[in-house]
Amino acid sequence: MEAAAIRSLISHLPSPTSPKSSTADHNLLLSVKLPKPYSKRRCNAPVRVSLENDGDKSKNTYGAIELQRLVDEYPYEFNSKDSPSLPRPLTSTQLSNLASEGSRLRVAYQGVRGAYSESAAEKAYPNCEAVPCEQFDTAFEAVERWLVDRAVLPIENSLGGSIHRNYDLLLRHSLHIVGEVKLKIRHCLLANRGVKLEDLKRVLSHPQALAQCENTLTRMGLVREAVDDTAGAAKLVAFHKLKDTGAVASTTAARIYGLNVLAQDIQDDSDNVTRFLMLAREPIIPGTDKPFKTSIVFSLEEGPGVLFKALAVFAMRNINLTKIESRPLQKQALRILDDSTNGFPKYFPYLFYVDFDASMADQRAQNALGHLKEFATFLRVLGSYLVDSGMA
Ligand SMILES: O=C(O)C(=O)C[C@]1(C(=O)O)C=C[C@@H](O)C=C1
Repeated sequence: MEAAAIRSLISHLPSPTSPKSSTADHNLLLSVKLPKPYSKRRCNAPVRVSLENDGDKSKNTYGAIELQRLVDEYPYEFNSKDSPSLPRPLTSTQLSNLASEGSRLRVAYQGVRGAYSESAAEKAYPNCEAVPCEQFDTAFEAVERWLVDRAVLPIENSLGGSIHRNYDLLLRHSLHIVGEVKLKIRHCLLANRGVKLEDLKRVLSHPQALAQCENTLTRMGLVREAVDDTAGAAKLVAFHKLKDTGAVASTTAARIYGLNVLAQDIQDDSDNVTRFLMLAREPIIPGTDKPFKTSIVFSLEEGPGVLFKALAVFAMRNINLTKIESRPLQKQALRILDDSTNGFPKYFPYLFYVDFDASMADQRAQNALGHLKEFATFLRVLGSYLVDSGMA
């Protein structure tokens, strides 16, 4: 299927972002390992970068690095292989070649070194340069501003369910889903050397990780406290040499931060899998030769049986749905949906995120979406990508 044909189905396809066209420009904080020329000339990698130069040169030896200036000075390095003026969609073949040829793609993930998301990024793009970001939003922005090439972010877990924040961010940003990667999550209870299980009163971790170990932690009588990511929890426990506090994280985090593993496989079910999305500025051109999946988001007018009718467009074409998620439409998103918001009810309008087992190159998928578009108040294709049927 031609790219033009795919685009015609994507009614709200945002225009490609170029490095010079960035708009919002505050507080993008991320840790970036700068490419070689910068690390040699300017500072030791990894560094912490603030786009907002508050003028306080004393903050580090080099002052706050203005990333935008670097982008302007060295567009080639920041733009990777894609031409900024002529962005071309990546094909699925190109994507797998990039990985197998070992190109050093820069891939943003949320968390610090040792987070599960870092492992997911490395699984998705072997030999990539994994770039830690403080928040999910930062990872989205880093791709949009051409600071990195891709982002790999968690979207759902087999025990804890959906990661709602990332569903909301998918709509607010204009990135495309170009792949998925599933990772088996095996949590450990970590503590400083010499600390025993009976010494612990509380445990720190990412809220998803705490939820995945709910029963075990209750049995252990530990008070739970949420932090940004699992590895961040391990780092905190190690850095402050806490004696009464442990962390739920991976064995990798234990190794990096020098913690002991007090208990292994503490998740409530051994089948604990997190699905991550691979995000890029450009969509891939889907094929039909391999199993593809498509993710869409849409909204409907209120009325009896409207959702039933929407789901029927897939059922009548024998298309299998693999996921459905409904999220309340937030006011901020209304701006993104602009002129298509007339049909929205005043309170509790919902967005429906649906994944289905078909490529956008498949005639059945095109017909189903054509049909859905006839009565949906808003419809966007988030991406068509290869199904990850393997497990790490
Ligand atoms: O905190 C981490 O290590 C993460 O990578 C985040 C995260 C998540 O957001 O779900 C990823 C996988 C696990 O499900 C637990 C936490």
